[in-house]
Amino acid sequence: MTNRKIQMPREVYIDPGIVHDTAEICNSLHLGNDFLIVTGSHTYDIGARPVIESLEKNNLSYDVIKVDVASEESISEVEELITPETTVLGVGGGKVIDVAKLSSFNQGVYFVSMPTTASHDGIVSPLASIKNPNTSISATAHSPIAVIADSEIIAQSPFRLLAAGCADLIANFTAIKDWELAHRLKNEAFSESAAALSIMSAHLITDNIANIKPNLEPSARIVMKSLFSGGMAISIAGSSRPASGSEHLFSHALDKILDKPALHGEQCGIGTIMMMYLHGGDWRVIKNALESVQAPTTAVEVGISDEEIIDALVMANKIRPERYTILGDNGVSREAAYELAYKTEVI
Ligand SMILES: NC(=O)C1=CN([C@@H]2O[C@H](COP(=O)(O)OP(=O)(O)OC[C@H]3O[C@@H](n4cnc5c(N)ncnc54)[C@H](OP(=O)(O)O)[C@@H]3O)[C@@H](O)[C@H]2O)C=CC1
Ligand SMILES: O=C(CO)COP(=O)(O)O
Ligand SMILES: [Zn+2]
Repeated sequence: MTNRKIQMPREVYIDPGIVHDTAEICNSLHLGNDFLIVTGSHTYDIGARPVIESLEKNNLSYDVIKVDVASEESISEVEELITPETTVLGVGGGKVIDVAKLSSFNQGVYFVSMPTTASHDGIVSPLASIKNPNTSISATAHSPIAVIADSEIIAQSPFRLLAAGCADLIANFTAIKDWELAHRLKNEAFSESAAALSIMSAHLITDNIANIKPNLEPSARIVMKSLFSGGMAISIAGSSRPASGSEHLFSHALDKILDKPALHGEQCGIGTIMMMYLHGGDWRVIKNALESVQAPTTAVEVGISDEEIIDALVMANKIRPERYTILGDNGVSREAAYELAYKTEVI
């Protein structure tokens, strides 16, 4: 654990149409009159427009910036628009929320998380993952002062994104196994409550799989609530340990290898199948759960070659050497990586 302070959002809304109440919510939190909307090119119309309407109706002033990538350059561009009076509204997917979170943290101003989809568990957490040449793993920033999740917008988002969010939560099963292992072998600090919350969040998905369907508001609500509790587990731990183990190391390795990676949650889900096999657990249960939410379970489904899968498996233990996992200090050999991916039907 890197941080003993537990950060939580002050208010969390997961409701259909709640985006239209953005100004009222911000006023009730005394967030002032000056807003910066950070959004993306697809999410501008879907998410930012209703936010703008709400701010205009209430005579609140705003600026808008669109970001295409979660990079240090994007962070700098956003920071240039922030004054001490600004509240940053991050309206979009994971990269937009990360850029809004980190730029507001760097400038010491409030941040409101407004997801337009439910694709990963950074929506509520204090961590941000920004791509730079050396690392793409998360760093501590700050929790949103509020989360305003419009479950109707999320329900209408491409189902592939929701399935990726489910897969990012299913990854908690191996992340916790890795954390327990590091606790036993390396005496790493372990939080029972964070681990329990993380596993419960993954179970909220696997226990409700039959109810997670495209274009349904109650389905979006289940995924969003699970991401919320998964994010709380991260807040309690003060690090991504409860949600990121060997399966995430595999995904981070793919991010480095591939010009066009698949979605974060998709890569983590495929990694979870293989890491569960290494842990000696029932990898077929993971595979079946992913298939049930229509998340990919094979390399071919996400356009990744067999070689790239093996390269990522071999590279994974070097991504974050301080985070001990089932990959051990030395990782897997090329031959073992091939066997692992083959036996688990990933390649
Ligand atoms: N902070 C943390 O702890 C974590 C951070 N992450 C990070 O989050 C990112 C992954 O997030 P993810 O959401 O998967 O990817 P992106 O943010 O890249 O979003 C994927 C695509 O979905 C689009 N989109 C979002 N909402 C909608 C919608 N309602 N309708 C149509 N399209 C939509 C986005 O549009 P647009 O082009 O407008 O952005 C984008 O093109 C990575 O950068 C990853 O590192 C992942 C896990 C945890
Ligand atoms: O994706 C995450 C949790 O789901 C964050 O994990 P990392 O710390 O590995 O970036
Ligand atoms: Zn993740």
